[in-house]
Amino acid sequence: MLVAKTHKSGVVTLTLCRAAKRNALSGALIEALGTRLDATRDEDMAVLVVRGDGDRAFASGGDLDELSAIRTVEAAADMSHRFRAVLEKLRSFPVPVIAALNGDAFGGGAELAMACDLRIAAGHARIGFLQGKLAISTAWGGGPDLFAALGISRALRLLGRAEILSAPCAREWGLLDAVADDGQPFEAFVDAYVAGFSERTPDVMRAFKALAHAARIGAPRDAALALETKHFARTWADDAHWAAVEASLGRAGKVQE
Ligand SMILES: CC[C@H](C(=O)O)C(=O)SCCNC(=O)CCNC(=O)[C@H](O)C(C)(C)COP(=O)(O)OP(=O)(O)OC[C@H]1O[C@@H](n2cnc3c(N)ncnc32)[C@H](O)[C@@H]1OP(=O)(O)O
Repeated sequence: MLVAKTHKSGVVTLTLCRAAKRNALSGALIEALGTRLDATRDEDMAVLVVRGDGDRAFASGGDLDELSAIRTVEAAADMSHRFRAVLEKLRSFPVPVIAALNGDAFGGGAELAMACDLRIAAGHARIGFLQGKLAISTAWGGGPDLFAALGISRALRLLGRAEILSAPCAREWGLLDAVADDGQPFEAFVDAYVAGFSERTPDVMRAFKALAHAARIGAPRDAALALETKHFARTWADDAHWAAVEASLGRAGKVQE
């Protein structure tokens, strides 16, 4: 249901495996994601990648069959809290999380993508907050994420019109950071994009993610500055910094010769 792969490059990939159901987010799948995030958060990695299995959908949202059993306000609120708690684990995961949209991200699947820090996509992927079509609003934190990402007007347009954006359009709007070229194998596209991050040390990526999370939650500036100094001082004193300086000076030495 959920497959985790640790790559030598310091990248961990989690794959949602319910392709036959377009990776619909059942309670069991969401729970498996939460358990895996808890188990993985202290591992040495530069970035975490989340993707869907197959080439049709990243995640087609909550599992409509399963969710149809939820009928009361209280039960709906409970589900909202339980599922959102797992997406909060992505939002607060200690290193940057990249959503690799292998296909459509609809409804809760779009909310899952927004809970990640960056989003990249296959050229055929689409993203749509379809909740309004089902006469419901967003449930798992994706609404506030969308308003923060796009601003009031565009977010309200996507939600109110239940508009589906193509990958190129989503990139133009700033919802996606990169889109695979026509004919480019998706795995090669993801590997090339992630490689730029995996050259950094896990500590440096934890520092950058701490600042990103502080920004996402609107932390007061003095708290963010204190966080920055705490992480900077730790990375500055780390051996990795001095090894990099020596390598750089060594290169500079060659340049001076
Ligand atoms: C709290 C609610 C939650 C939220 O708002 O946070 C939500 O996400 S509500 C759900 C919002 N999502 C949708 O409305 C998308 C529904 N699915 C589709 O539009 C299509 O399935 C699509 C475009 C993702 C893929 O279309 P395609 O033609 O490639 O496949 P099929 O439609 O034939 O689907 C194949 C198979 O998967 C089952 N399926 C797909 N999505 C879901 C889903 N969200 N929940 C449960 N099952 C889903 C579909 O029923 C088919 O099953 P089969 O047994 O083969 O008939």
